[in-house]
Amino acid sequence: MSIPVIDLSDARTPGSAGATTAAGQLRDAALASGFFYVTGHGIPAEMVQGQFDLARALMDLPDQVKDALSIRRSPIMRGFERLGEQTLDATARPDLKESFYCGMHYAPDHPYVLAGYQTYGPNQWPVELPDAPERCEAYIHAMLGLCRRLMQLMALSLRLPEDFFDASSHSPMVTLRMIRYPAHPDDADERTFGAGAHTDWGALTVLAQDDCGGLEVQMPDGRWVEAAPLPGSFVVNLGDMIPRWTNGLYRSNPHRVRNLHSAGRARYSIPFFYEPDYLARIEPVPGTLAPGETPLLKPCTAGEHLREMYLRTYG
Ligand SMILES: O=C(O)CCC(=O)C(=O)O
Ligand SMILES: [Fe+2]
Repeated sequence: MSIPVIDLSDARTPGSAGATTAAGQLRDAALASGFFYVTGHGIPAEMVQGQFDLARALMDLPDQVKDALSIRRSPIMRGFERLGEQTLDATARPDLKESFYCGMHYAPDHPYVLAGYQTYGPNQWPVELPDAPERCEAYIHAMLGLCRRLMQLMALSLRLPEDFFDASSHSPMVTLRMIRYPAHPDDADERTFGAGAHTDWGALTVLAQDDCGGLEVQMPDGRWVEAAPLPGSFVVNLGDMIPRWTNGLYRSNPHRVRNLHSAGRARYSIPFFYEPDYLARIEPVPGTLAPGETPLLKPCTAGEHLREMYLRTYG
């Protein structure tokens, strides 16, 4: 079993000719590993390249800038995460990666910002890179458009109206992360990872990766398969919110990173995490729960779900 490629060229807008086919492919992927590549997504290559250039520039900033803008100084975890600061797999060593987190701009008087909800609020930008906010905001909007479309295809794949999830996406929780993984160290052991095995927490993750490789996905039979770089594609995976939303029908599979094949180069990747509105109810959608059946996972709001997950790996 490998990770399928879904070409969105003919499925990009509601009602488009290729939507049914793409939705069927999405269903197959979601029932298997919860991972697939997308091509024909319409996001310009230059935009993605620009985002990698920015990721490099961010990671090349001096330590004192990174520390001054640490995620520890942000109540909503925006800014720099240093090497070893996160341990995605509690049985492994701390992750050999560093990253920068930012999110979509919400006005200070947005009700969710005023309420102090997790992920809604100010970013921490380094003054050294003045075009970073604008560049990230543009990239986030492009990714958000893609995720909204993927949620429509997911709705079709569940035999629901195409717009079923639209209402849960007015003020979504979105996080953009730019990651650098140093080369896998010579003294690494079996507990050494760039990112330890984990499942993602939200609804969808859309990942741009460079040409280093190193992302591995666990298949339902337990085997680890590499999600090798495919030029022009994004790797999409379902997060833990989707099993909750489909009563365990669709999967969010473990994955991990080891920067093993890059001949000593640092690996860069840019995951975009899409989650619906903080207050969206995450409970089995129609057709995934038999009458009288109890949901496998307790229904909750998207905000409650995400909060639980953050506490798990950052303490
Ligand atoms: O860098 C990658 O390829 C994957 C990153 C990842 O899994 C994550 O940030 O959740
Ligand atoms: Fe992940």
